Amino acid sequence: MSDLTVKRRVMIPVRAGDVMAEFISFNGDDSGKEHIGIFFEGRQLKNKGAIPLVRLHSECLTGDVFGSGRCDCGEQLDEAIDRINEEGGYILYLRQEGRGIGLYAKLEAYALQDKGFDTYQANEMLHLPEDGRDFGIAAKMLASLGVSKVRLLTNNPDKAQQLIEYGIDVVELVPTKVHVNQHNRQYLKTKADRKQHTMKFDD
Ligand SMILES: Nc1nc2c(ncn2[C@@H]2O[C@H](COP(=O)(O)OP(=O)(O)OP(=O)(O)O)[C@@H](O)[C@H]2O)c(=O)[nH]1
Ligand SMILES: [Zn+2]
Repeated sequence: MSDLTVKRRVMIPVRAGDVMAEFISFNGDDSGKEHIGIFFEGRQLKNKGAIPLVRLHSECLTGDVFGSGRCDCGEQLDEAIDRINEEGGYILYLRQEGRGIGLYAKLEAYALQDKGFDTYQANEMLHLPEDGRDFGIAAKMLASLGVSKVRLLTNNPDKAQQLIEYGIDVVELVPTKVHVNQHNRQYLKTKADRKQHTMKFDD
């Protein structure tokens, strides 16, 4: 995959006009996925040399759009908008639905989870990777935006490790909150147990 360049920057008032966000498209990604960068100016980034707060957000139609309780994606996206709008930085909205397996396959995985398999086992039973995400595209998006140092908003160590391997300086890991409910508790615990996500639960 060759390097990316910024194609277009467009201001969009989001949250019913309360938040100004700059949506950024790119040239040069031959996957056709249409990943999007979203820049929030933030009050603090206006101060000299602040390092942007960055969230790599993998698309989740059920969570982001419909507020699904099976995961925490919608709440994490809201949290990211709140914090990055305050501090300044970027959400990279990556079209990696279902950790890269796609929406239909995620629904198949949910059906298996309803029979008792965990989120990673379900993917394996579908002969799909437990987590097929490559964050190289995020590093390229950052490079095209002139961002070489980030404060990364995540509990997922793999995101930071991959960004570092792709040449981005991750100067700080900023944890996201744990948005737990009765439906997603097992999903979140599985991430902590199987993938070393840094999360603290009440119990
Ligand atoms: N295959 C599969 N994907 C899921 C499931 N639940 C959520 N997802 C997907 O997981 C992705 C969400 O991951 P992220 O929000 O990037 O979070 P993360 O990798 O857990 O790491 P954080 O940065 O700590 O939030 C989205 O693409 C969801 O569609 C599931 O049960 N199976
Ligand atoms: Zn989700």
